[in-house]
Amino acid sequence: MKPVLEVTNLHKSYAALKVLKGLNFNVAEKETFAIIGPNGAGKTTLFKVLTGEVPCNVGQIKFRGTDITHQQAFRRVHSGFGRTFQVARVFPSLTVAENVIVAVEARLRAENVRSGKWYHWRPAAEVRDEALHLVADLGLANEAEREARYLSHGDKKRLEFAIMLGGRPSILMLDEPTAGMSPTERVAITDLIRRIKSERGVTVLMTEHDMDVIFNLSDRLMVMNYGEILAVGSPKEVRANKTVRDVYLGQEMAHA
Ligand SMILES: Nc1ncnc2c1ncn2[C@@H]1O[C@H](COP(=O)(O)OP(=O)(O)OP(=O)(O)O)[C@@H](O)[C@H]1O
Repeated sequence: MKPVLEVTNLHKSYAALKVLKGLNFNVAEKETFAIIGPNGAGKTTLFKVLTGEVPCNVGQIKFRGTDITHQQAFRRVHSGFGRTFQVARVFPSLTVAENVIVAVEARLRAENVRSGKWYHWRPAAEVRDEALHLVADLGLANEAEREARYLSHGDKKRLEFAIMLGGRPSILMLDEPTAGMSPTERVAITDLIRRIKSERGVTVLMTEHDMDVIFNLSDRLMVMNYGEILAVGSPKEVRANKTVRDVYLGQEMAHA
């Protein structure tokens, strides 16, 4: 089966600082692929290059066989990318339901299913139904009419997931989905990602610092250090990799 993502010779510099130094890797259909590494390794930069938020200097990114290296971020969303951020991005003064309605509307608009309805604030019933269904599915039914600014950290993350799913993505790009969460919230978000993946058959690409979350969810891991790839493999393979243990994971992996 063809890979979902094919990354070839990817370089990215900020002025004189070389942050990504010629990365080559593939992500397979329906796998959960985690990018790990110490602070400053270049994980977030790689994420931004893959999602189109910042351009690379050299290299190629293919998504389902199509070269998207120079494609703008919103076009990648329309072709199947879903994205969450380290700090959840939601519209704080809209309600939970409205946040998701906006996402569903945006998708439908992009699909040209509806035309010229965008400026009608009262959304069509089917849009609202789909949004409310997502809100309930993400465990936020009781919060549907609350302004997003009042949600807890964990619920904001759930809302961000609902917004993302409103775009019906085929690949989820999750940048540290459990950042800043309590252990209980981490377990809940880990379960949520697993459920979304199994119910929707999506591919997941994520960065994460929490080793429990990583070893729980990942099919394969890619370990980065100073903008290079140290190792790629199953959690078992990576755990057994001596270089990785020496350079990065030693203590953390022994307990994971
Ligand atoms: N916009 C920018 N301008 C200049 N340097 C940057 C910029 N963004 C990141 N860097 C630098 O690039 C390097 C890699 O940063 P990046 O955020 O990609 O690492 P990371 O692996 O995601 O780290 P963390 O785990 O701390 O999030 C760091 O040295 C950082 O200071």
